[in-house]
Amino acid sequence: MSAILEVTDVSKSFSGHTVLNRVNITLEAGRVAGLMGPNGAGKTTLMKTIMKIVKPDSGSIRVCGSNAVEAIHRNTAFMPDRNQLFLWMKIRDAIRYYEDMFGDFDAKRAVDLCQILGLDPAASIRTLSKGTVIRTLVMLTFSRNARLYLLDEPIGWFDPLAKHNILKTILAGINEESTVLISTHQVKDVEMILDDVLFLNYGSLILTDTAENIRQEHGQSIEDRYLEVFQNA
Ligand SMILES: Nc1ncnc2c1ncn2[C@@H]1O[C@H](COP(=O)(O)OP(=O)(O)OP(=O)(O)O)[C@@H](O)[C@H]1O
Repeated sequence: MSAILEVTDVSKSFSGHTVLNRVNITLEAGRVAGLMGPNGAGKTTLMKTIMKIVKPDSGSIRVCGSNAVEAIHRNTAFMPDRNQLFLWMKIRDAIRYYEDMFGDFDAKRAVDLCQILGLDPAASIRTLSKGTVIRTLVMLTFSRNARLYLLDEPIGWFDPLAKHNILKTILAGINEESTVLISTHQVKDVEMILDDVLFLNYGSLILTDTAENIRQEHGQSIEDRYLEVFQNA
């Protein structure tokens, strides 16, 4: 069986400034991977490149074995780091919109996730706080039965209980046929749900490892490993 996500030798520059430098990632099914690195490391650019929103200068992206944009969008539920929902909608309109857009959308799961994440379907998107917008995006993303979930900083804005509920949603959403790639600065918060760890620095992957290996071989938490690797980078 092929990997869910294959990023092969992907490079991208903006105006001569290298933002992604020969990035290689392979994620198998059933994994939760954390993409971590300082501000400006290239995390969002990498996610947009996977979604083909940004065109790489070189290299290739495959999701479930295909590099076709239609197949990538069909198989991938992408949660961007900012609100891309229409402000005039209520949350329930956004649910209907996603249901129309994506054949894999599960409206029943959307209702359940609204409850878990404390969302009122009658609330107007325009009036939502930043944190509630992100919770809405998490709800919409995980209401899809996608093979790959790409989440760009899904827990940065939250209080501990909301973080807990979001992480619970992520874990409940994954099965042996799907994979999650989370970009985040909240290393400590996500460490318990990660199988794979990717450290990105100035566009280069400077560490790719399993969470288990970091704990067992290095005897470190992911946060301690992050501090050590980036202090010496
Ligand atoms: N469309 C663009 N045009 C020019 N430069 C860009 C563009 N998009 C991103 N960049 C630059 O690419 C670099 C990486 O940005 P990116 O948003 O991918 O980083 P990030 O790791 O997600 O950062 P953060 O953690 O702050 O969200 C930055 O220097 C940014 O200014």
